[in-house]
Amino acid sequence: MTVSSTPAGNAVPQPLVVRTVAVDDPGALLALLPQDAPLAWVRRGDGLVGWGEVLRIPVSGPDRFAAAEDAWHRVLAHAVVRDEVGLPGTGPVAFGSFAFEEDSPRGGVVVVPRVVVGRRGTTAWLTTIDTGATIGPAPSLARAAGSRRPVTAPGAVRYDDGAVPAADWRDVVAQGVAAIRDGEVEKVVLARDVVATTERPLDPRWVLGRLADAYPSCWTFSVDGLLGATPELLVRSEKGLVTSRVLAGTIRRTGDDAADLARAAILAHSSKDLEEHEYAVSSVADALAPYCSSTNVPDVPFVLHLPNVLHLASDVTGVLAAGHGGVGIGGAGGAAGGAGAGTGGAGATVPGLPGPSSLALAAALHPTAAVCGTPTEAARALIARLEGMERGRYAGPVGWFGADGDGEWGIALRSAEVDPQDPHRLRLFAGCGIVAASDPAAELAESEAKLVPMRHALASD
Ligand SMILES: C=C(O[C@@H]1C=C(C(=O)O)C=C[C@H]1O)C(=O)O
Repeated sequence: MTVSSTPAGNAVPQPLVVRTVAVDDPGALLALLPQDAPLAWVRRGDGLVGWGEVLRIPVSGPDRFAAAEDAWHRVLAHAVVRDEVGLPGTGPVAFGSFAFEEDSPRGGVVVVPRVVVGRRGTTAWLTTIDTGATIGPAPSLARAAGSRRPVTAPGAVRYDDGAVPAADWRDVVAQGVAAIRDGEVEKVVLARDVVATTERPLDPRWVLGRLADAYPSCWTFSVDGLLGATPELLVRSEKGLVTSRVLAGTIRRTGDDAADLARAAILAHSSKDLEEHEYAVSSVADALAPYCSSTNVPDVPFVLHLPNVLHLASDVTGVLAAGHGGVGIGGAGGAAGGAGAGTGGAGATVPGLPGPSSLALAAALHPTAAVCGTPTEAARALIARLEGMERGRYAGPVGWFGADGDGEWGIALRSAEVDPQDPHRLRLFAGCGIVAASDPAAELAESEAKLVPMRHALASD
């Protein structure tokens, strides 16, 4: 298998040849994946899975989103595409994952898979992506998938403290509360990690299958060793319509449905949680506004019920301002023109090209107050000072985009990063929004509740 790696900014070695055909129902998408480097973005059975790397684009630094986008544009400018289905997620597709922090050593990556299988309602498709060849006969799913080794359980799992032991993390939260009371920030999101060591080398498919089964309303993802099921959609951009699911304000579930309903009512009226939520919604609405001709921000949040927690949730929508017509930036035969042009990162649009891509919107939105705080820069500085942990790709954008720039990017929550050097070792992450009224012990309990999905996914029972 040829794996091309191109640092952003360099010329792309060979043109991609992309072919999408409709296929019969392929069954569960996640069941098609190989153990090695699976790519996934799946919710309620719909979405995309991919495998094989035809191209890997590593990026880093403050311009990591723009660099990824530019490189993707350059790839598309030379791509030869035959797409017989024409839906979001057909034709050329790239998966991506980006670090939370600008200066993180984990930077970011865009991976173009060799094979993508997608489903949207009753339509399913297969895309094959290759280099240097001409368009051949229609690909078949049986040939593209080949044979698969059975999924293996991780066996016994040991959990150890991460960068900051749980007991000390209460002090971190207390310092966050003190900083808020001192007027340094209004809200800050503080996170912690836990290290899991598995008896057998991790088979990511085990984790993905269990996450998707237990958390069907979340987006189950896998990109470059980052696995999870996030309930929070940073942005979906499709044919000019932009959607973001904002979460902030959380209460743990008890396991008793009647008690949980009462707790949902408490959450919906909790001034502490409503305040936390308001910061997150405003940060998303404010970041989307410059790109949209209209936005819709619900007056009151709804309560999202997950098996482990209840969240205050708001679906913010917007219509992209003129210029976005769903026109391909790559398209068949390399219609893009202007290699290296593009949205140039957050905010900038290029006349004559469609409006901002989903990744440019993700870049503009990141980091929202749901994972950073308010005001953003002060909260960022406070996180760097107090948290004592490298977030890596946790709480960064993870998702996919296509040739027209449309795509979906979640916030990488309820997630774990597999150690690239050791497939027995993972870092699990969880964080909590802290406001003036936060109680450190309650926040620690909340962070434990947010670790439940990954702990569940790693269990072998
Ligand atoms: C930071 C996390 O979750 C975020 C924080 C929330 C909160 O503090 O109420 C709720 C949902 C997410 O926006 C996490 O899961 O790690």
